[in-house]
Amino acid sequence: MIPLFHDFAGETVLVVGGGSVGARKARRFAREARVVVVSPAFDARFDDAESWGDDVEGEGAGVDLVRAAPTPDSVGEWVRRAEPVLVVAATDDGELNAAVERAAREAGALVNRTDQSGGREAGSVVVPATVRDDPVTVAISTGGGSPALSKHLRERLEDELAGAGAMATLSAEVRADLKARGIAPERRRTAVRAVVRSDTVWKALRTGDSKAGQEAARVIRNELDELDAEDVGNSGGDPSR
Ligand SMILES: C[C@@]1(CC(=O)O)c2cc3[nH]c(cc4nc(cc5[nH]c(cc(n2)[C@H]1CCC(=O)O)[C@@](C)(CC(=O)O)[C@@H]5CCC(=O)O)C(CC(=O)O)=C4CCC(=O)O)c(CCC(=O)O)c3CC(=O)O
Ligand SMILES: NC(=O)C1=CN([C@@H]2O[C@H](COP(=O)(O)OP(=O)(O)OC[C@H]3O[C@@H](n4cnc5c(N)ncnc54)[C@H](O)[C@@H]3O)[C@@H](O)[C@H]2O)C=CC1
Repeated sequence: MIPLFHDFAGETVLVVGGGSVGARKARRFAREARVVVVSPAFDARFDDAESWGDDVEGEGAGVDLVRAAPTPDSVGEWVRRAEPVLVVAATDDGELNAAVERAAREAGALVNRTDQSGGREAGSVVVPATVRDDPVTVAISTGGGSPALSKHLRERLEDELAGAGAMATLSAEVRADLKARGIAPERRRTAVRAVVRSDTVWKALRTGDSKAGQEAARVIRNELDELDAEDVGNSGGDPSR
């Protein structure tokens, strides 16, 4: 399986089955997508569904809970009506989940079977464990075989990635600034690499120190000065560069 990051803004995700698993998947996609959950009963985890996605920049499009019990014969109609980009089969009925999968495929939608490992059917996707420090996202999958391991690795990576979101924002600014100053691409690359590798910048970002920007500027000056010194040494060249 090959990981991709998909933008669900403006898209619909249909979740069939309102149990604990349906709730977990619905909540995840509600960050961006409009989520429709169809189920004869809803787990208590749906109690605060109205607020899902509210804490996200740009906000999710909301969750519609539809109380109904589609059958293998009627589920195709539900899929056609919702026009989803992704269908999640999350009921406790394997036959119904299989029918959901067929209907999704016929409608040209992606399908996530929550009751199967592997996901080797055409158009099937697995939902990875995710570490998020916006705008940085890390997704972990075991190819479907060991979700408990995905979860464990996610927990371990959470500490490791502390500050990565702030580093992404800062280094993007640094990059844009160097571009605006007309610094040549290979010099820019060296400077940006030095910033993302700098222990002092990471430390400042992790402790919320407002000096991270100044520290990054210092790293860049050092790096560009070193490049200039090398250029001068190599060519006896133009010290004004
Ligand atoms: C194939 C996949 C399809 C999909 O759902 O997309 C799938 C399938 C199944 N999961 C099962 C069980 C469990 N799933 C979890 C947890 C998570 N499961 C997630 C994803 C995936 N689960 C996809 C593969 C991902 C990969 O490639 O690694 C995570 C990562 C993402 C998410 O769901 O949000 C989320 C952790 C989120 C986090 O915390 O970060 C736990 C752990 C726990 O609960 O503590 C258990 C119990 C322990 C165990 O069984 O391992 C069962 C058996 C059900 C049964 O026995 O009845 C099946 C079906 C089967 O195996 O046949
Ligand atoms: N992928 C994953 O991460 C995990 C998957 N599972 C698997 O996922 C499935 C669901 O697990 P849970 O949510 O814990 O089960 P659950 O029993 O809590 O939920 C099942 C839901 O399906 C609904 N349902 C029943 N008939 C329906 C119909 N005709 N149409 C629509 N919805 C219907 C029920 O009302 C219930 O809300 C199980 O098959 C389980 O083996 C379990 C744990 C983790």
